Amino acid sequence: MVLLFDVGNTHTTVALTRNGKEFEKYRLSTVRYETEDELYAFLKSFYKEYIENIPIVVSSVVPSMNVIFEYFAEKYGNGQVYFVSALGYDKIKWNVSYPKEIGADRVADVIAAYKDYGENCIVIDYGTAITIEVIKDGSYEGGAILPGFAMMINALFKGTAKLPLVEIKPYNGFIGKDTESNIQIGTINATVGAIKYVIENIVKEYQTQPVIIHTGGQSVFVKDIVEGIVDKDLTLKGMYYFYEETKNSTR
Ligand SMILES: Nc1ncnc2c1ncn2[C@@H]1O[C@H](COP(=O)(O)OP(=O)(O)O)[C@@H](O)[C@H]1O
Ligand SMILES: CC(C)(COP(=O)(O)O)[C@@H](O)C(=O)NCCC(=O)O
Ligand SMILES: [K+]
Repeated sequence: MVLLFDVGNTHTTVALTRNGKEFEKYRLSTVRYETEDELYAFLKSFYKEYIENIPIVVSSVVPSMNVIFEYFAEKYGNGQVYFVSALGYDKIKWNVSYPKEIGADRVADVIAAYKDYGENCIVIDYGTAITIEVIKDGSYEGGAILPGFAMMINALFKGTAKLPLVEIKPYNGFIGKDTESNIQIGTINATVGAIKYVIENIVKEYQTQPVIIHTGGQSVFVKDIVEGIVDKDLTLKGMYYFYEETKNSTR
């Protein structure tokens, strides 16, 4: 058994797994816990089964949270904590300027895409930010970062006097007749258009048609309007693959 913690800027997804395929998942707001004891209390309210004295794997893009998991591993785990990073995984070529700076969630997405979908994939992860990963001939070639849907809606709300916060929902059309639909077109529909534009130009670099995979909490809003596979557990699977690879090599 292993406990996975996917720490994003909005949510922390915690998952208990024994095989890296089935996950007992719960979603916590990342700002809701500040200590290992608070985190443990949350987990004990969710999980009925024994979660103590097992290794933990952390994919964190919020560095200030990382120390919590060190303490958690010491006090409640078996002392082993694996932090996902590109430098810790040498089965993939990280063909970018600074592999160290790639977000851990992106590293996990790339590992899982490569292992589960092959050498030519494009991954889109819809979260606080939207990330695009390019895997070509088994090498990670880099990608792109866009503002997430909620961030776009929030930016219009915070940056103006009159625009409201609207529901994250693509509008069924491209000419809005009221403020809400105008905002939805300009944030959700337009962002999907931007992603399609970027992917269209990335695909030109490939000799073979890449597999397109969508993941992340907000992939739920686009699954009916983009082609490709939706794999909500991609990041968690990548974290488990990272753990499997690392536990055999270092410790
Ligand atoms: N069960 C859920 N409860 C609340 N929000 C959810 C749920 N499932 C998906 N979401 C969406 O997921 C978003 C967070 O996506 P996520 O990929 O976890 O972000 P990040 O990794 O950047 O923290 C939320 O803002 C919400 O729109
Ligand atoms: C782009 C991200 C903020 C996405 O994080 P999330 O939306 O999951 O909170 C994260 O992957 C990150 O902090 N990356 C570091 C910079 C980089 O990947 O180049
Ligand atoms: K993410």
